Amino acid sequence: MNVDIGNALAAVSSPGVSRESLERLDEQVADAHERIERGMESHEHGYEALNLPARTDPDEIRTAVEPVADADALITVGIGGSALGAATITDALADESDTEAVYLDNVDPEWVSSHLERLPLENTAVNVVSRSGTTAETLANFLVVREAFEDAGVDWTERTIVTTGESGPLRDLSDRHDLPSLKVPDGVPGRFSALSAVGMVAAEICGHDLDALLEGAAAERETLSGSLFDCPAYAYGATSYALDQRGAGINAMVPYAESLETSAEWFAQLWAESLGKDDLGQTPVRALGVTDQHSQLQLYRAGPRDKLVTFVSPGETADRSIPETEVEDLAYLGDATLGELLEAEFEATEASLAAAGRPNVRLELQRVDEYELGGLLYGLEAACVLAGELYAVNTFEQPAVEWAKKATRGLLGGGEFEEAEAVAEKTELRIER
Ligand SMILES: O=P(O)(O)OC[C@H]1O[C@](O)(CO)[C@@H](O)[C@@H]1O
Repeated sequence: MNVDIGNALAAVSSPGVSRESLERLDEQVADAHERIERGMESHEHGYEALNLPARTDPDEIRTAVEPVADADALITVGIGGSALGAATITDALADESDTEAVYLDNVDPEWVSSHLERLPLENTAVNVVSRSGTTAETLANFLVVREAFEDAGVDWTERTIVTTGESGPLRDLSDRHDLPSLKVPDGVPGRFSALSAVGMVAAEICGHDLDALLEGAAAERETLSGSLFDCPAYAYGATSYALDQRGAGINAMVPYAESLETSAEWFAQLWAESLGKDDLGQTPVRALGVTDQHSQLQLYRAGPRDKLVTFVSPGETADRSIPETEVEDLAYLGDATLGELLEAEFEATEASLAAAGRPNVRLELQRVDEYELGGLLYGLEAACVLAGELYAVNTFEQPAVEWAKKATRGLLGGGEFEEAEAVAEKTELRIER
């Protein structure tokens, strides 16, 4: 990915970061890069994620997927990093695939039932993904999916592949039923695992090019250097961090392509769960261009000076002309294509924010294909790792999510959690119509 940080510099934005400040920050980037390189060389937890382009074996994935590779539909049962990386890839490339990819990453009963009632289960593969193998939503949804297959008279063991850790309930279940399975790589947190079996089993079942995904990621890996001025990923991570230090505590991720909408969801987990610690962190907002020019741009341009807007340009895309019109005021559209209109709106919105002193950064893909997606996923992961070094937080853990998990078990009777009951009772103030 290429990065244009020009509209984030103090000359055009407030809060903005000056070129001189970035040059001073570059010394910290050099130190951080050394720590990152050492972490990668020693396969340290978390840093190991940046080794995936060289570590992930696409042939191992292709072999494991073989029994279910011919599916007309794919249900991936997982949540967070066990679903969003895969969904980023298959949603972006959906037009290239004959397989419908569905992600059950919520336990909304009507939504889960609607998918199970309409999918052709006899020709549907099930991809169960959980690093821990204990995530309540994933196990609950898997049990519901398995029952639906049994009710439909379909042998679920012939349609299911599992990706999980070395041990745990899901590994036991996979072994008990002799299911095709892959291992979540050690040392790679879920939100950093898109370029492993976690993200690539779905891509393989949907017929996408795993080698190109990894080649694009490997090319991005080669850009990691000791200076943000030589490394797009570090430029983005350092600029985001520096802007947060100057008041831009919100980062709106705005891809200008429907095919990249899910990538903003994936980015939101990556950024929030990695950097949101010790009362620090930058709040990611999932948005979409051009659509959110008509819903959030007012706030971005005239609201509090607390945001960075990250635009993602999809690069070359197929196009479609806008027909001539008899409506005089709209005649200018008749000479354009939809792609030209989108590009003009993109540039106009960037300029609108810069003109109002609102920092924005452009991430640029050449096009939306496997190679470029691999580079985007890797580049944003590297940007996040660098930002974590600059924030001096533990980028790779997420202890704050455990309280609610324990409370859920307590409230369901799966274990005592008095604190949750106490909080639930105390914090009730119902205003009824
Ligand atoms: O892959 P698992 O272990 O099911 O975890 C799913 C997700 O839940 C989290 O652990 C947070 O609860 C994320 O970090 C992770 O991506």
